[in-house]
Amino acid sequence: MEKVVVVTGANSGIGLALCERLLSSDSQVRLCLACRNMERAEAARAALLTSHSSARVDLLHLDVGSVPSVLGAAEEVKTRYSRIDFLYLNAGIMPNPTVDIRAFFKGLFSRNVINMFATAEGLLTQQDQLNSDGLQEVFATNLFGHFLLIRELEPLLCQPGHTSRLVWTSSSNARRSAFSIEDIQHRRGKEPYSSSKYASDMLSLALNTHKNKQGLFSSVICPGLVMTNLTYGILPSFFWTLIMPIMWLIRIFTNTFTLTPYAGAEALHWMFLQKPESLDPRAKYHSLTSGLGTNYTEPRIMDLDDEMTEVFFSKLLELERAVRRNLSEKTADSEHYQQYINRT
Ligand SMILES: NC(=O)C1=CN([C@@H]2O[C@H](COP(=O)(O)OP(=O)(O)OC[C@H]3O[C@@H](n4cnc5c(N)ncnc54)[C@H](OP(=O)(O)O)[C@@H]3O)[C@@H](O)[C@H]2O)C=CC1
Ligand SMILES: CC(C)=CCC[C@@H](C)[C@H]1CC[C@H]2C3=C(CC[C@]12C)[C@@]1(C)CCC(=O)[C@@H](C)[C@@H]1CC3
Repeated sequence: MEKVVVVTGANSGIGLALCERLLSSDSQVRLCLACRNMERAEAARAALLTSHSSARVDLLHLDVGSVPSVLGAAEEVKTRYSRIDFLYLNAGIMPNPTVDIRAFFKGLFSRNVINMFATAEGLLTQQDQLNSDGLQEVFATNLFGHFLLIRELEPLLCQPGHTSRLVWTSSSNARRSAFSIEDIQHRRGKEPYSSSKYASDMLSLALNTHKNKQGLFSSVICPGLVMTNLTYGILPSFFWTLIMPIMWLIRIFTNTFTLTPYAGAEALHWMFLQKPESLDPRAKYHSLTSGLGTNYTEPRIMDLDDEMTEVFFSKLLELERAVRRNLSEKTADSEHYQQYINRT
């Protein structure tokens, strides 16, 4: 039977590598590439069809960082498909990153060096901004847009007698100390990326608590450190070229340096092959690469607090109501405006 797989942020990096791997391993897959830039989406589709000429690859316009776009895309999905088997919540941004060079050299000569390379703890900050919906951009893109998409697609994701799966591309950079339940959008801090990824870990757990009975299962993965547009944006490109041999050397000593999008997509692809009942809702599944270059997936228990997770889930539902209210007021305003224009 055909398996409908929707992937957000599928036009490059880990998302595109996942699509390639899914088509190579299962001829029943019907892919839907959900992307904000249709030119890049077309190019990704063409690349996939070059190696899999008979594959079914659909495109969907989705800017996950924009509420109207998410609502429009969800409507489109509902007209196209009767159910969704897998929804990969993969699109993500890390805008204006800064590496703390002093902390890097300090960490390099400390006992924490392996953890520093695996998680970038204490190394990275970002500068966030408000988007057109009045939300913090990183939160809106990495988390809230995906949450709204799930909420809108519930009729396709929660069907009697059928199991649907959500897979979040989280990160080992997700840290509880970067997240504040009083400031879920991370308006005041300097680590919006870490905060948004920790938020996705919590949301996944909450979705399992609330939706497993309806046949919806959620998991989180970390792809490891992968060289993609996102990571190339962290340092100037000449610097990356310079340190590339060192990165491959580090890969021998730490299994979290997956480096290629193919290896980074390991856990995402592995998820596709697992029965949801066999997965631990409190675990993050890591793509890892051994010193000899073998890719594998390993679960690690996340640092989650049940009470905070539930409060966070209620806050998201509250924010969803506020966002919808705001949107319908705006629509009503523009209708009044249109009526006024028509009268004059
Ligand atoms: N690379 C790494 O080391 C790690 C990456 N991750 C996560 O992996 C995921 C994929 O990133 P990666 O492949 O590395 O980087 P890329 O930049 O290659 O991929 C990110 C994808 O997300 C898309 N995207 C960004 N913003 C939006 C938006 N508003 N609406 C729709 N699509 C959007 C991008 O589209 P466009 O081309 O239009 O920008 C792109 O297709 C992210 O969630 C990232 O946080 C996690 C841990 C490590
Ligand atoms: C000078 C050398 C040899 C390396 C550069 C150091 C950092 C730029 C690099 C070290 C750890 C990396 C890292 C990430 C980005 C680049 C580093 C900070 C991530 C934060 C990228 C995105 C993620 O989600 C994480 C899983 C990565 C963790 C490690």
